[in-house]
This record gives sequence, C-alpha cells and structure tokens, in this order.
Amino acid sequence: MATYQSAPDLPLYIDGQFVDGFRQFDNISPVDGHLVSRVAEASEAQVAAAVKAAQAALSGPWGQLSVPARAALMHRVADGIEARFEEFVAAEVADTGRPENLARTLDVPRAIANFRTFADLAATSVSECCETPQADGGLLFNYTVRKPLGVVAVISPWNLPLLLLTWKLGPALAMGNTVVCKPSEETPSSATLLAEVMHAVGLPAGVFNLIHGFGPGSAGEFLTRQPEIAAVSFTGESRTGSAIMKAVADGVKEVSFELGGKNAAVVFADADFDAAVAGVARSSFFNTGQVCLCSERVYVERPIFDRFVAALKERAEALKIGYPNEAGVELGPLVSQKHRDKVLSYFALARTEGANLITGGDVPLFGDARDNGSWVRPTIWTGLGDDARCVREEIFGPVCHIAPFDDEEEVLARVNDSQYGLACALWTSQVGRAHRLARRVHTGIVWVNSWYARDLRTPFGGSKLSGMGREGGRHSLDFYSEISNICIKL
Ligand SMILES: NC(=O)c1ccc[n+]([C@@H]2O[C@H](COP(=O)([O-])OP(=O)(O)OC[C@H]3O[C@@H](n4cnc5c(N)ncnc54)[C@H](O)[C@@H]3O)[C@@H](O)[C@H]2O)c1
Ligand SMILES: O=C/C=C/C=C(\O)C(=O)O
Repeated sequence: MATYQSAPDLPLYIDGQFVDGFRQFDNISPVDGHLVSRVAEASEAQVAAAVKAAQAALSGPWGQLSVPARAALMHRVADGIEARFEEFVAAEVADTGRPENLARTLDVPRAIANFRTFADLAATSVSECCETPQADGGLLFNYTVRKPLGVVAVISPWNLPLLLLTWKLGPALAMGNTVVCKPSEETPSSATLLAEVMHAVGLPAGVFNLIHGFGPGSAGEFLTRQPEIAAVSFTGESRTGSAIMKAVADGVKEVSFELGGKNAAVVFADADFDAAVAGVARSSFFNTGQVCLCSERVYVERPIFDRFVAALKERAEALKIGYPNEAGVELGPLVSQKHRDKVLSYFALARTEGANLITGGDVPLFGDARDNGSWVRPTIWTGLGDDARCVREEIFGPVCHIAPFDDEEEVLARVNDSQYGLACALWTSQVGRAHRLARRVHTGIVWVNSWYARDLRTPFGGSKLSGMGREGGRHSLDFYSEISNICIKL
C-alpha cells in the first residue's frame, strides 16, 4: 500500500523571503485523510505587504529589464521546474490524490510549457504601426508600445493547481508585471515549491509573491481589495468571480475570469462510435470530472442512444480507481471531503429528480485507509428533463447525464440552453455539419472529434457565467499589458 510522508510546514513568500503566517491551517490528503502539511495563512497586513513589495519591485531592476532578458528568466524558471520535476509531481499528488501519471504527463509538463510559450511569444511579439498622410502633405506616424499593467493579483483553483497558476504567471511575468499569487487553500504545495524555484532563479525581491489562505474574509478577499493592484486574473467558481468583480469595481480594475461550466458533448449517429465512447468517457471522467471543460451533459442521436449508454457504462465501470502510484490507475479521489459532500448532494438530488442511475452514484468501499478519503464512483444518469438541476448546475465530479436527440436544430437549442458558455465537444463524421454547428454553439471553445486538445496560442475562455476575456497566445499578451499608441507628426 502506498505511504505518504507528511511534508514540512508550508510558508508564505513575500518580498523575497519565506515567512510564517499569522496562523496555520491543515492540508489534508483526499486519498486517505492524513495530514499532508500545515500551511501558513497570510494576515491582511501580510497581504498588503506583499502587494507593496510587488509595487516597489516595478521601479527596481525588474522594471529595467528588456523583454528578451525577462524571457530568458522565464526559461530559467522552466528549467528550474524541470530540474525538480518529480518533486512537483509529488506535490500535486500529495494535495489532489491524482494518478502520478496524470501529474507527470499533464500538470508539470504544462507548467514548463506555460513559462516557455509565453517567454517566446513575448520575445517575438511585434507592435502595430501605421502612416496617415495629411492634407498639408505631412505624415502622421502611429505606433504602439506594450507596458506592464503593474501589480497583478493571480488567484487560482484546486483542480489543476500548478497548470492554472502558471497559465497566468507565464504571461504576467513575461510582460513585465509583478505578481501576488493566492493558490487554492486545498492545493498549496506545488505553488510553494514554485516559490523556491523563483527564489533560486534570482527573480528580484517582490516580483513574485505567494500568499496562502482562503477566500472571503481571508487572503483571497484581502488581495482583491488592495488599492495598488492593477488587475485580477482569476480562475474558479462563477459566484466567486462575481464576488471579486464587486470587490474591484470601485477601483475599476482589469479582470480576466475563467469560471464554471456545464459543458455538452454531442454524439451523432454517423460518428466513429468507439472514438466517441472513448472521447466522452475521457471528457466526463478525466481528473475525476474536476475540469471546468468536462462534459456533464451528453446528447446522443436516438438511433445509437441505447448502444452508446451501454458502451459508456462499460467504460465507466472499467476505469481503474486507486492510489496515485498504482500501475494503470485512471481515477483518483475528489479534492476534499467538502467537495465530495457537494457531489454526493447531487447524487441524492438526482434520485429525487427521478434520474435513471446507469452506474455509480455512490462511494466505493475499499476496506483500507482510502475509506478516510474523498472517493466517489464514476456516475451516469439518463431520464432527466433539460430543466433538472442535475442537468443545469455544475457538479464538478465524475458524472454525466445522457439524453437522446433527433436532429441538429433540436440538439443545438438544448446545448445552448445553459447559463454557461465554456466548452462543447461535437462527435460526427460530417465535416460540413461540424463546421455549421461549431459556429452556432454559444461557447468559447468547441472541440470536434476531440476534447481538451490544447494549443497554447489559441484563445481560451468562455461566455455568460463561464467567464470574461480570453487568455492564450496574443490574448494573454494583450491582457497582461497596457497598450499605448504614440502618434508622431513627421
Ligand atoms: N474556466 C476555467 O478555465 C476554469 C478552470 C478551473 C476551474 N474552474 C472553476 O473553478 C471551480 C473549482 O475551483 P475552486 O473550488 O477552487 O473555485 P473557488 O471559486 O471556490 O476558489 C478559487 C480560488 O478563489 C479563492 N477565492 C474564493 N473566494 C474568494 C473571494 N471572495 N475573493 C478572492 N478569492 C476568493 C479561493 O481561495 C481559490 O484560491 C469550478 O467552478 C470550475 O468550473 C474554471
Ligand atoms: O479546469 C479547467 C481547465 C482549464 C485549462 C486551461 O486553462 C488550459 O489548459 O490552459
């Protein structure tokens, strides 16, 4: 049986120093409930000190660096993560209980890619210019320059802790900002390890700051209420985005929000059946369903509905649930008992709403330490109406509801009938239909015959309750910089 060594206490990182908080909170393993570490919680004064340090760093050596010099430093951060690759894997696994293979193939490689991609995009970006002939025969020459926003508050969630923190940090630092980061209280370990890498690389004090704590009435809210911050880049629940928007409204701060989703997968009868079953199993159960892009709504064209439900049931029941270091393990636990209680409340709600339970809907009993963890079984429902709460509300667990449909217009209307607009996956062999439907789906991202295939140069984000703005490629460069236009009369 796997054993996990409890880690040391996790500190804050403020103005180039590792410091204690005003108190500590427990970091509990979702695998078996053991104490992973004790974590420093930042006081409001310490949050203010971090923001002031970040503000001061803008006018120090960091503010004098050229773009290529900053890009080189970002590559050194990526090198530092690579050098401690297995420690980052262990940190993500300790906090989330995810399969080691997932941390090794997704989380840590993407953190490295996030720094390298935006270092290179920043170093190779060009600015706009134009010439305007004047009636008097003169000429106006306009060109733009990118300047840092200033101090950026980076607030990240627990589901892909290192990936989503660095997805923001990479471009924010590459564009010359300084940052104060507040990772989720559920997953402090990899962010703290990243602070060690940043420190070792020698970023000037105050450029990168790390505060731990909670949201309302704690470090998260304190951070959003600091007058010196120029922008907030946030990923998390839609209602949290709304709270942050209110907190920064008086200061009219820039925000980038990547929020919740209730994403659909649509499978047409002409799709590659086996690919669609494998694709929907992945898009519904990947990372134990704890990805904002997961398909919690599945619509299947009626002629293949029964066959598809049976096939997805078979795939779900074949998924290997186990310890992070078990060979072939595919599913870990949910991130916490608190989150499992939320998911189990929807399992109960589904029964009340009259769902047909195809598989799962309960907690696996292991007869070992995992019974103290936060595990649930992958779950499939059918039989609910589109107005059921389980079909409309984000659950954020390994669960999906499958419904039949009869034609394109019907399924398009049902897919778009959502308060969210983040992602959609379409499975069909008809290219024309794929393009026709993809542009009519009200989401920021559409995958066709694929899911969660990522090119970091593409725009990423959602509409409606799923967020505001786009990050990725030049969209990140635009968000994390202030663009000025300079006009010269020649
Ligand atoms: N759209 C995306 O790209 C994306 C990616 C990952 C997760 N998510 C969403 O995130 C949610 C799960 O993550 P979560 O439970 O950590 O979200 P959450 O909103 O509860 O917390 C996210 C972060 O915000 C902090 N926070 C909470 N309240 C705050 C406040 N009032 N002021 C400042 N900070 C505050 C938390 O401490 C945490 O660090 C899901 O809804 C999921 O859909 C979206
Ligand atoms: O849970 C949401 C996942 C978001 C993923 C990204 O932002 C990414 O892959 O860049």
